[in-house]
Amino acid sequence: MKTVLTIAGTDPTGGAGAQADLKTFMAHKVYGMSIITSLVAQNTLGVKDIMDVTPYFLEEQFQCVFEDIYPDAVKIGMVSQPELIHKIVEQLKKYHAKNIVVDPVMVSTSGSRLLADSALEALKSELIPLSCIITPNIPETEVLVNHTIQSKEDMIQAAKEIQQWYQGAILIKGGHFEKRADDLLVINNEVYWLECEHIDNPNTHGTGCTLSSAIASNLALGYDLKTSVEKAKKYITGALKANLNLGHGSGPLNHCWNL
Ligand SMILES: Nc1ncnc2c1ncn2[C@@H]1O[C@H](COP(=O)(O)OP(=O)(O)O)[C@@H](O)[C@H]1O
Ligand SMILES: Cc1ncc(COP(=O)(O)OP(=O)(O)O)c(N)n1
Repeated sequence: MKTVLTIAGTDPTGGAGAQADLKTFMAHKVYGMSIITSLVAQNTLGVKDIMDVTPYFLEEQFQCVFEDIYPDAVKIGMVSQPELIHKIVEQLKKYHAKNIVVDPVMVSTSGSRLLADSALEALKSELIPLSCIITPNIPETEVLVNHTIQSKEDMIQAAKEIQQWYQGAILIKGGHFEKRADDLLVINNEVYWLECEHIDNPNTHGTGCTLSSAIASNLALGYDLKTSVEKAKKYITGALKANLNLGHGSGPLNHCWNL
């Protein structure tokens, strides 16, 4: 069985973070593992509180995973502090981790900051360069390029700007636009649009976590990068269309719609 690791924060209601990632791994029939960066008290209504682990405890978790069950792919989500990013980078290099997908989580849909301002530089200059693909949403892309994005042309321009300091693939997710959910994929200067109508479902908690985990699962299964992203887009679209309705806010996805 192929193995995939998530390095992420938690969601006790299971919609986002490591819990959503593990469900996604299961739905792809890969063996899922998790290194926890932060305990996050959150639900479908928002984030109440965050408790980060220490760099030392992160290292212990890395040792447990990498010296026992080596992952075929790694997805990285919420890492809020620069010290934790430094430690993750050190450990990924130490263990020669491969197929690294970075979802540069910055703010939850409910509006809570999940990345400290002081961590942005480490994210850009240390963690992102280790990845084969990054998956920012529109607000995250705006932070990465330092200007607003209002159209598909702006998305292409932003990808070009990011390519000046990052040579891996870029998936800019279009889920924050109102009418369409078209994602822009750039691999080796080739531009692809993954098009989708805007699905009328208010329950979108954890879409970004789920999409990046699906990409990592597909990479572990041996698909090339483009195919991995295309398959992941189909998976997230199905999970949204399955119309689960749980919780009192923006609810979680139906991760097992395909089983
Ligand atoms: N209402 C929607 N209809 C169809 N696809 C959506 C919708 N909302 C999000 N998506 C898709 O879900 C994925 C995650 O996108 P997005 O919500 O922008 O990321 P994040 O959760 O990181 O903010 C993307 O593929 C996006 O196009
Ligand atoms: C622990 C944790 N990680 C990431 C997020 C953000 O999830 P995402 O899939 O980007 O989108 P929303 O859940 O904010 O809709 C999170 N909330 N918690």
